[in-house]
Amino acid sequence: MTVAVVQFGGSNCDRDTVRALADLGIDAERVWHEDGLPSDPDGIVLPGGFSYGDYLRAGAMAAHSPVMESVRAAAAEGVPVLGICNGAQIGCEGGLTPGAFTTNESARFQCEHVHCRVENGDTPWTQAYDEGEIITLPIAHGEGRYEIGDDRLATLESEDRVLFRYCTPDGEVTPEANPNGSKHSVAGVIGDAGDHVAVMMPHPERATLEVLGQTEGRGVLQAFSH
Ligand SMILES: NC(=O)CC[C@H](N)C(=O)O
Repeated sequence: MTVAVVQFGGSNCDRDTVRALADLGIDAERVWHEDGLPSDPDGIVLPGGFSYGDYLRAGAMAAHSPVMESVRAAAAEGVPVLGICNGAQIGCEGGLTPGAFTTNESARFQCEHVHCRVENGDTPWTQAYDEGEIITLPIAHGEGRYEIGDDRLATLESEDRVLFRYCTPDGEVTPEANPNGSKHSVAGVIGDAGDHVAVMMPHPERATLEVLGQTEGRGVLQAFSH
C-alpha cells in the first residue's frame, strides 16, 4: 500500500503528511511532481503549502503541472485522491473538484483551530466519524474561502457532496463560526469522479499525533487503509 504525496515547488506539508500516514500504518512516499506518479499508486495526496508562491491564485500554477494529468487519470480509475489546503486549491484549479478557493473574507492569513461538522458520514474520508459529529482541526490559509456558483452549489448539496462545514462547538453553522467566509460554510467537498476524490481546507494531517495534542484528523487519512 503506497500513497504518493505529490510535492510541487513550494509545497511544505509533504513530509508531515508522509509522517502522519506512517503513524497510521500507511506506507507513503513523497513524489516530486516532475518525476510523475509511481505506477499503480494506492492513493494520492496533494499536500498543503504555497506552491509557486500562491501566484495568480493559490494552486493555479501547480494545477498546470503535467502530473495533474496523471492525477486526473488515476482519479477516473478509482484511485483515492485527497487534496489538503494548498492541495485543495490545486484540486479545484485542476478540475478534480468543483469551485475555487479565494482570498479569506478577512483578507488575512488565518492560523487557528476550527470546528467542522461531518456532513456526509458515508464516504471513505468520513466513515470513521458519525454523521453530524463535530471535529476540531487546524486551518492555516490566506485563500480558503470556498466560492462556487449558486446552481453548482445546489447540485453539490443535493448530491450530498459537502464533506465538512465550519460550525460552532455545538455544531451550529453560523457566520461567526465560518473562519474565511466560505459559501455555505463549506470546508471540504467530494470530487466529480466519485467520493474517493475529495478536497478539504483544514489540515487532518496536523491532527493525527498525540504529541501534537490533537488526533481528530486521523479518521480522514484512514481512508487510505480501506
Ligand atoms: N497551509 C497551506 O496549505 C497554505 C494554504 C495556501 N497556500 C494559502 O495561504 O491560502
